[in-house]
Amino acid sequence: MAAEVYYQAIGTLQSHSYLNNLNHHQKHQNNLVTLVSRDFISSNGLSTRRSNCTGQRNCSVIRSLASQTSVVDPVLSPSRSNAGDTYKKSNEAALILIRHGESLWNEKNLFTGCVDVPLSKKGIDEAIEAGKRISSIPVDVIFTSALIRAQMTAMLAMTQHRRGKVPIMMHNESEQARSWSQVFSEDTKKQSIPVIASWQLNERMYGELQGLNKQETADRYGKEQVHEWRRSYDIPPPNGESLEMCAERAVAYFRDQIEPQLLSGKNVMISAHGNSLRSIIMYLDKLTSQEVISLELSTGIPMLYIFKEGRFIRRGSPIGPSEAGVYAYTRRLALYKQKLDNMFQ
Ligand SMILES: O=C(O)[C@H](O)COP(=O)(O)O
Repeated sequence: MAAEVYYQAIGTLQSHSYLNNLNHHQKHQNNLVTLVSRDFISSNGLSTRRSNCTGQRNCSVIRSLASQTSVVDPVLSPSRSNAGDTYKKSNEAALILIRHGESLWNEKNLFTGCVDVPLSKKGIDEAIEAGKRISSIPVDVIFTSALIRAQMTAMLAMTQHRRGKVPIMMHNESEQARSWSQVFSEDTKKQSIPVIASWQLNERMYGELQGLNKQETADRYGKEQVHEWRRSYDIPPPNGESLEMCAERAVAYFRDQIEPQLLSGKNVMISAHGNSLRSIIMYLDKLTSQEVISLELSTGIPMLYIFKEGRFIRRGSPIGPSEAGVYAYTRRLALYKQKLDNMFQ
């Protein structure tokens, strides 16, 4: 089996085993620099089909809410000194992906899938740590799955964000939910970040494995069979979803609902699951069905992509919670962080 490629904090990104596993293209993408020149961005990354929002209510609501929350943001308003590089003029956007922190069933080594279990104490700590790592990266809109472990991770991570905006779960499931959850202050809206929960980002449904212990299952069905169910692209667990089936909903949602936000310059965070994110990363990194077998995501480790001119460039994950850590910054992200530094000096 091909050596496993792990997406983890930059601290391990540079570990010998990790870089050995990346092909030349991915290594190049993972060059960790404090500032990345525009030509670096334009000469890397992957072309992806531009997708138009399907015009669904959710999409228009997302677009209007996301635009409201970042219409006038003191951190982001163009500054006289570097008008040429102001945040608002760039058509670059940050995309943060976070697999939820450890759940209580991860802790018990049980297959979870779409069973809605909360984070463990360790998972709560992981979510907070993830928040520290992304605390200086702009977030204008958050997407989570409909499952509590992903939503807890997003909310806990945002408690660490230096901008101090308040993430608000959007309720669009009915006319009443929408009208009863309205915010009537424009200022308050500008200090909020819409959080959209969608079942399409849920973990793959693990069928008859849900609730079973992973080790006992391997003992019963054989290690190879369980690995095939867990990591292959098109082989589903008994009465469950294959990764391919999960991708059909998760990647479709990403292209229809999330890419339009990135195209409009909104910075997005997605808090989801090991497999729904594997399917999205497969799309972003253009992995083959063979390469995706060895793709593993750690719980609670944020990954950063830069979206620019319709292309996604993986920037690894910010290392460590401290400002001294090396961030895979672009010029625009460095400017945003500088403005936060100035705001809170
Ligand atoms: O659903 C689960 O059990 C976990 O979230 C992911 O499980 P996996 O690592 O077996 O895909």
